[in-house]
Amino acid sequence: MSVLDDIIAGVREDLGARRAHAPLEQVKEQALAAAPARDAYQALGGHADPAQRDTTLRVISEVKRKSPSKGALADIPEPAVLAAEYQAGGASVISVLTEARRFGGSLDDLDAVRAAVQIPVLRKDFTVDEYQIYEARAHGADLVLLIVAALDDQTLASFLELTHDLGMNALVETHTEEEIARAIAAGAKIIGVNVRNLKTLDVDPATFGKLAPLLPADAVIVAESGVESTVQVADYAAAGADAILVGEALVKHADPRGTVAEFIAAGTAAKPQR
Ligand SMILES: O=P(O)(O)OC[C@@H](O)[C@@H](O)c1c[nH]c2ccccc12
Repeated sequence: MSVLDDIIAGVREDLGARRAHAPLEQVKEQALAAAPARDAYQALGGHADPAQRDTTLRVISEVKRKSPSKGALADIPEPAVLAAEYQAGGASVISVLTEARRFGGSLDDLDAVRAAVQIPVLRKDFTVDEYQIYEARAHGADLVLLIVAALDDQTLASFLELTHDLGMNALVETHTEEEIARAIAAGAKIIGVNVRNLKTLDVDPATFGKLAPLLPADAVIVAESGVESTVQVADYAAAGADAILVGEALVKHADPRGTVAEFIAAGTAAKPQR
């Protein structure tokens, strides 16, 4: 069993427990009653006319306590405080891991962050059931994560449609040329390239530069994982990233606010000018 399969098995088990507590119909009602979702595509600089885009590098800052590859990263007793720091540093979106077993996250973290910031919030989980998409909306998320490697074409397209019907956006995560083609065919507008190999969990930032040219001009392109310094941020920006998704480097830094601001400045300076 791959790491991804293993994580998803745990996610399904935890989901079963929540569903027994709150049936889908109830969560649907809560999702429809929630305050409208914020437009993350726009917040990340997306524009239907690519010529209208600016050249600011956006940062998606992640609340991440631990990971399968690195183990414990940071305690984060108050996710709301960290998220407010990210926002003050200029982050465009906050990503909140809600997977419990491997990443130490929860829907409580999502609630706390949602209440603390005005910018869009991404519910970062392994989405394998429509229940999780309604649940994300019910908890005020504006974006969900859809990992192409975990979904067949039909499921990916239907989850994307449901996400859009609920007024949200999806960050559609890819790792390979083939997954990028599938993301585009499904209608993804925010496409992430995760440079972490799902089988070995190794990070290879060079993957981004190889895959970025395959992405459409009207999509928002997100480089995910492996940002340790402004040098890497500049590399991703120069290679075509519109945004970067950063976890570890921010949660471990004593000054997350200043680090977000530094990453934005370094990335924006390196982005190709029009
Ligand atoms: O901590 P890093 O190396 O900055 O990585 C952040 C992010 O890319 C990573 O957390 C991530 C990318 N895709 C995921 C899917 C599930 C869980 C986590 C992830």
